Amino acid sequence: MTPDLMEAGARIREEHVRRSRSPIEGSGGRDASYGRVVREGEVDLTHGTILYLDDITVSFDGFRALNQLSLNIAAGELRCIIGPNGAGKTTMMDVITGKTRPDAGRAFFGSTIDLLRLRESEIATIGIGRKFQKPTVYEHLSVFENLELALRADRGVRASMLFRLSGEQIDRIAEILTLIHLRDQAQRTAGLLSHGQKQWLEIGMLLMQDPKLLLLDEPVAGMTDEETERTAELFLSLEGSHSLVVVEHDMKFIHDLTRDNPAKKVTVLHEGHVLAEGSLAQVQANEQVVEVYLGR
Ligand SMILES: Nc1ncnc2c1ncn2[C@@H]1O[C@H](COP(=O)(O)OP(=O)(O)OP(=O)(O)O)[C@@H](O)[C@H]1O
Repeated sequence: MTPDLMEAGARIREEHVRRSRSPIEGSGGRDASYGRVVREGEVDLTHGTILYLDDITVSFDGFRALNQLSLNIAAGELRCIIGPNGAGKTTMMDVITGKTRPDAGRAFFGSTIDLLRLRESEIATIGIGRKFQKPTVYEHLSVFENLELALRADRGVRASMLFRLSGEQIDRIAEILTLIHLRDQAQRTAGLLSHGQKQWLEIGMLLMQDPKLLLLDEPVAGMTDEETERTAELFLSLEGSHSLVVVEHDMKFIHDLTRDNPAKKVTVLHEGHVLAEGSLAQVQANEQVVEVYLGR
């Protein structure tokens, strides 16, 4: 990586941070396509909603893992989801990504894309990126190569072999390296990174695909306090230009993610449905939430 590239990455990041700090208009971020004319193949955000789950029920042998779950995520929103073990958080992500088919309900990406009509492999290509709890990076490749590979992921074998990075793509990798705090580690073998750095690298690989919606399952589990704080900064810098659904048990992290806007919504899941939704202060003061989750 040349110093020019590094500078370009730093410039792009400044622009990213500047844009993400600009006030959110209406229910969608300024960069979240709200109010724009929708082109073919683009997710339709004209109603300001990126994810709409309505009355979703999932049963496993008669047990309702999701029980008439309804959830709306606005374009550009960062939504934290908390709840006790077994509340249905992972099952909800599985429904959104097509891994699990609900028995009943509706699920839309934007206003027009019916997620229940798409296969899991199709959903992976329409702008929904999912990060599982355990990092899955290519340990023997460098950080840069991991990001490069993420660019090739949606190409066929032959196209992938002929693939050469364009200047624009190199700039994009530089931008992501800066965002995920790995600019100085670009040539390092991924296997040598700390657990937190591997998590960031995997998030960077997702970002290479430029997803509109990011689903993040316990992203700071196992991270140091400093890594956790940096992860909160990273997510806050993505808010507005991306929509994020963050499932987490770490309440300090939830606090960090909502500190910039005390009205930011937090959703509490319990027994497969929404037990409470509101600002962090509101859900923390909710007696039922304290009883089933926070007070334990
Ligand atoms: N494939 C399955 N077969 C049977 N039961 C399942 C299956 N998947 C999930 N469940 C059950 O559904 C309920 C919800 O599970 P889920 O993993 O979605 O909860 P969660 O909120 O993600 O929990 P955690 O915080 O522990 O990850 C649990 O009681 C779980 O045992």
